[in-house]
Amino acid sequence: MQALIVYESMYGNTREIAEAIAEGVHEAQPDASVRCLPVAQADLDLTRTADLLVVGGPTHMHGMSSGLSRRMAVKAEAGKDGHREQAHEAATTAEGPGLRTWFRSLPDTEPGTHAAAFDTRADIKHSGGAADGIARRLTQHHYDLTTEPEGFIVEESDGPLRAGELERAKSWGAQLV
Ligand SMILES: Cc1cc2nc3c(=O)[nH]c(=O)nc-3n(C[C@H](O)[C@H](O)[C@H](O)COP(=O)(O)O)c2cc1C
Repeated sequence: MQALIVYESMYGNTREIAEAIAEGVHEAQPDASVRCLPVAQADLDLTRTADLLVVGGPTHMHGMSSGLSRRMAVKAEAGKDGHREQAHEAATTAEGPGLRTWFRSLPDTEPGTHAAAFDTRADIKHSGGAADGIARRLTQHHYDLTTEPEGFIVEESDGPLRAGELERAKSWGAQLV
């Protein structure tokens, strides 16, 4: 079994969730090959061999990130005291493709390939979520969603993740296989 987890992350929170999901998949299925990659490194050829594709990103403006929201995310972090790492990750992510671009070149899959979508989002009224848009795109490429899209909560826009979310992500990953 080959599992591929692809994520987009400006400040590192979605990356941490993706890594926890990968850990959960690995623990549930120790003989599986599990790869967890940022979208810029998620070569589309790797998707062809995956039996399970899990895709996640940050919620921006109620949905998936866009070129504009990614630039806003970089700007919001630049120059904040003590946030050098987040600012660096945001700038690096913004240089590469976002999930919207990546999905445009994703090949359709063979019927029966499993997939799941997740996002990170704030605990605010009308937060929206990127996971629904991700799930829709997976379905358009003929992936079979094994579970409902899931959101994981950040306390502030640039994190940290809410206590317990990494453990929840690990369990969510484990039930995908
Ligand atoms: C430009 C921008 C727009 C955002 N819009 C929303 C939003 O509509 N709803 C929400 O819940 N969170 C919103 N957020 C907060 C993000 O969801 C949060 O930054 C993200 O989950 C952090 O993940 P990351 O560290 O992987 O980038 C926004 C953040 C940015 C930078």
